Amino acid sequence: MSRERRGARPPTNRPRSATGRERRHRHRPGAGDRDGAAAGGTPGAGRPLRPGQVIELEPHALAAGGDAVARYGGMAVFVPWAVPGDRLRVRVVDVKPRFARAEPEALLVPGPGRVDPACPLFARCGGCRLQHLAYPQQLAWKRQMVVDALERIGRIPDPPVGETLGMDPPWYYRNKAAIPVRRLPSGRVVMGFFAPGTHAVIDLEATGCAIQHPVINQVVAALRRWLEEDPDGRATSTYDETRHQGLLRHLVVRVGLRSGEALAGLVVNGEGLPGEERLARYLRREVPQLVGVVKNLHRRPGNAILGPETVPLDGRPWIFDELGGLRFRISLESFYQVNPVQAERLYRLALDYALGRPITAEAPKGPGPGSLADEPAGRRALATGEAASVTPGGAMATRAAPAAGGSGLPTGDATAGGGAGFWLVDAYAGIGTLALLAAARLRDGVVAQDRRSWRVTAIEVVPEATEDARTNAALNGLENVEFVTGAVEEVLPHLAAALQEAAGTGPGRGGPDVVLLDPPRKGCDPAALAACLELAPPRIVYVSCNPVTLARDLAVLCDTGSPAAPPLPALPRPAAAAGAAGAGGEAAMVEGVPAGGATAPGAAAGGGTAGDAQGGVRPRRRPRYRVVAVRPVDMFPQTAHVECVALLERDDGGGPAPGAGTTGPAGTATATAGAITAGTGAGDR
Ligand SMILES: C[S@@+](CC[C@H](N)C(=O)[O-])C[C@H]1O[C@@H](n2cnc3c(N)ncnc32)[C@H](O)[C@@H]1O
Repeated sequence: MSRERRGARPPTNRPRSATGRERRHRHRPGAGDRDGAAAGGTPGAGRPLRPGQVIELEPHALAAGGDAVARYGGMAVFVPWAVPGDRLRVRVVDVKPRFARAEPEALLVPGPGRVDPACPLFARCGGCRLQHLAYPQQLAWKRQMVVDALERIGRIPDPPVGETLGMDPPWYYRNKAAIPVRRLPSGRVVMGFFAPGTHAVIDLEATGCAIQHPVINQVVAALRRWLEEDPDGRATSTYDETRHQGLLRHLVVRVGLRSGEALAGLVVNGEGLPGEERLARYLRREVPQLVGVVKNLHRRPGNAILGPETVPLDGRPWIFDELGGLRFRISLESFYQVNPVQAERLYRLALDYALGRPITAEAPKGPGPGSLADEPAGRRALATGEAASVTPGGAMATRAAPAAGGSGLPTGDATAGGGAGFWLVDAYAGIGTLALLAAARLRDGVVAQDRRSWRVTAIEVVPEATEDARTNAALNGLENVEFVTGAVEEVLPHLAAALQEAAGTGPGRGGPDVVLLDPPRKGCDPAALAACLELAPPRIVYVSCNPVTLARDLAVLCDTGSPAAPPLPALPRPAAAAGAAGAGGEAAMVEGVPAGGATAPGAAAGGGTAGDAQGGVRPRRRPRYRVVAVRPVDMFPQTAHVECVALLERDDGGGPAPGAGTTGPAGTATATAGAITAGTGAGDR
């Protein structure tokens, strides 16, 4: 790079040769309106910054979000589009009591990790934040971001964080895009991503996007042609979010990496678009990978991309894709990891943590005695969608013969399964990817021979996703998986309460062996964490796309005393859980979610001490977990985001829950764990 760029543009790689004034300035820091970092000492020491001031900085690190950070006069100054080791001239744009923001004006000396961004739209488009940083440095920084969050927010000293698992090549990976569509007064159509910090759409132009699948770029180009050239297209208004007017809001495209199938969704602020069926056929002709085009009706203002109703226009309203050897049906509304190459590795890692490595030579094939396969009533119930609860042994109780508590939830009655069955709970399950991959491993004999049967319970709040998940279970011939539609913070506390009740009457507590948590960016609700502690599985595997909320939630589970950890609500009383289900009617039971779950006494209590006063039951002493391994996975190369998998084990090694007074699933998963140490794992990491 040779040009100096100004404002929000990233400084170019090649240093601009210093002018006479700059050279003088380097030897006279603080001269005039400028101050320098080059003359040694603390630049700007003792003098406050002010907006408009031009200074020289040398960032030493990247902050969360991808801005570089430098010190100036004891203050942190954040600079976008810079990398550590750069020397830059910047203009201060905002000064707060403890930090300031500055825009780069000129790159004087490039830092060691600086590279030319691949995309000409970089820094104008807000999609990528790190294209100017070499990929190995991106990976190192992402690991550091996780370490920092766990130490500072989670108060976990010296966290066992492995190297970031990178992607090769780290481009064209996104299998989904939601692209705003806007028409300029000239009639030209602009489709792209929002500029950083604004809702101004930066047109993808002819270049397309360097991180999204090429088929998405083709659909964008085809829709643009229609909107600019076809009479119905030209008559189609586009959405103006300030006035909440105009029809076409977004184009959403989803692509199956392995299958090659694509689905396009036209998000409409109204009932439909002019010539919409012709448009759908046109798009499919232009982009043969499209197996379907749908419209999504979204008439409300706001930032949510999708509205509540999706209507097929042409072809089918879902794609199929393959992941980890299984086949998945994916609708427009359902969550599916945006980087399937890395998702496969993420899931393998999560399941290595959860289940240990395959030991197929020793394990029985398929579910053992007492399992679902031996239980025609159970199988029937699953096949018909009839309410059923499955014991940890794999046996099922149908609605006609409800399990203890009658909640329609899994009971935890370990005696009914005819042996110690292995039970994995997948919370925040989406279309069932992790649950089904776990089920396939369990079916193929991952669990040691002393665990004669297995079961998986998947919990997900979006009904369309659960519907996809059920279809996916059938597609892959995986039967012992039950799907519960509901919020984890409602379902898990009731499951814990039902187990408490069962523990009071039966000889075994029979809780899950592993709980998988894979929440959205905001992390887990405190009620979900409280329920996890009550369920006290020997292992918790936490998959997270946000190190900040991961650290906060691990602080709760590991009881680190972090001020970031929220107080935990009390759990519902067992009888209340059962009562809520009983009063809730059949429909709720079919889904396995007690009606009014969250409003059951105690479930929504706010404070850590509120439990008993509100009628909830608090465990006498909650188990504590320790973080055994954390592995960052680069699901989002070129951006400032990182995914993580964390393995937590109970401090007491997985025996009965402390204070529960019952017999726990002793020794469970640890029998098969193999060596799992920080920073290492199975497979290709
Ligand atoms: C990060 S995704 C993970 C999905 C799945 N594990 C996967 O990898 O494909 C989080 C999922 O949690 C669901 N979700 C969000 N909030 C939830 C809640 N409170 N209870 C249950 N599911 C929730 C979302 O719909 C989404 O499917």
